Amino acid sequence: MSGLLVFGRTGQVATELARQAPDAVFLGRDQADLSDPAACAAAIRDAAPDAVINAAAYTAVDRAESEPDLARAVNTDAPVAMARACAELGIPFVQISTDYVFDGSGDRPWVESDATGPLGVYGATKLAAEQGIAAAGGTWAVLRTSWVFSAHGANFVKTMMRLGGQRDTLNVVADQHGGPTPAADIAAACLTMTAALRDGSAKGGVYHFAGAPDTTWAGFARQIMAQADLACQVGDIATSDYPTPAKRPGNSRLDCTAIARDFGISRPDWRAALTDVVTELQT
Ligand SMILES: NC(=O)C1=CN([C@@H]2O[C@H](COP(=O)(O)OP(=O)(O)OC[C@H]3O[C@@H](n4cnc5c(N)ncnc54)[C@H](OP(=O)(O)O)[C@@H]3O)[C@@H](O)[C@H]2O)C=CC1
Ligand SMILES: Cc1cn([C@H]2C[C@H](O)[C@@H](COP(=O)(O)OP(=O)(O)O[C@H]3O[C@@H](C)C(=O)[C@@H](O)[C@H]3O)O2)c(=O)[nH]c1=O
Ligand SMILES: [Mg+2]
Repeated sequence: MSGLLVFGRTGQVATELARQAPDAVFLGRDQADLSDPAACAAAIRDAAPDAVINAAAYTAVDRAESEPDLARAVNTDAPVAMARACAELGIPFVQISTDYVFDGSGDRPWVESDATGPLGVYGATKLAAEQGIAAAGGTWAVLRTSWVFSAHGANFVKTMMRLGGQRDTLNVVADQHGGPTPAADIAAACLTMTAALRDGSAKGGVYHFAGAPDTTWAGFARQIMAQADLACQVGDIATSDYPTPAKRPGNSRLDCTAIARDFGISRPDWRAALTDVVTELQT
């Protein structure tokens, strides 16, 4: 896709966007630091693109608890500044958000109109971005996704493969439920949504998108060990047995009906994508 500007270059989704949209312009931290929102808006005006995707974020969930100001600048103020600059230029803006905007209650998959209630700083800063983008007055879409994995960057698959190679057993939380999502499919979804906003065939809004089937972190870990051919036994533990600075939602299931209806995008099977990621990591 030409005329596309992407914030982020080295992250999981940015790397997959670069594979799928090699003609786009990618701004890394050295070209646009999201801790400087005004610089991000200026970068959009300078590049004069015909669409913008933000694939950069402060994603260290636990560290955000002790760095709330930086997390808010990067995750809220910068994307809102981007959305306002896009609104002024009359071009679409696509942002990626998270299951961590929800409080994790119940066991029903969340729909887009459900009440939010973030449990930590990361989720709160991502939610505030959604609200500021919607208020910016332009053409926009927010893709809420969950449990992103790929062969690049830091993610749960790489952590499990590293620990699984070092240990005979590993305890993993089995009471947090959600859908692992391949970064490659998120990149593809962002490009489809950007094109639809650009040609006017969709009007945008908030959309849920996650891999299927829903599982738990322990279930995900067992599938990783099996596919990577690691003998490490995964034991089920409760969230209370794995204390962390940030609280995480017990129910992260995302209902993905709306994105299928409005964009023809269906949930990818994360187990098949995991095969490709494990292969890429092992070769
Ligand atoms: N990872 C996950 O499990 C999930 C992610 N998301 C969302 O998806 C999107 C993409 O996430 P993902 O690809 O996993 O992210 P990664 O953590 O893989 O990458 C984050 C990217 O943001 C960049 N970045 C961080 N801080 C700054 C800064 N101050 N200035 C400029 N760039 C910065 C990083 O650059 P550098 O390499 O220089 O640090 C990196 O390129 C984000 O919006 C995230 O919130 C949603 C649900 C789950
Ligand atoms: C390493 C490890 C983690 N865990 C637990 C902690 C946590 O509940 C779960 C996953 O650990 P992580 O640190 O990968 O989780 P986390 O960084 O919170 O992952 C989240 O990142 C942000 C950016 C998102 O937007 C979310 O969708 C989600 O992907 O597994 C264990 O139970 N045992 C272990 O050995
Ligand atoms: Mg993490």
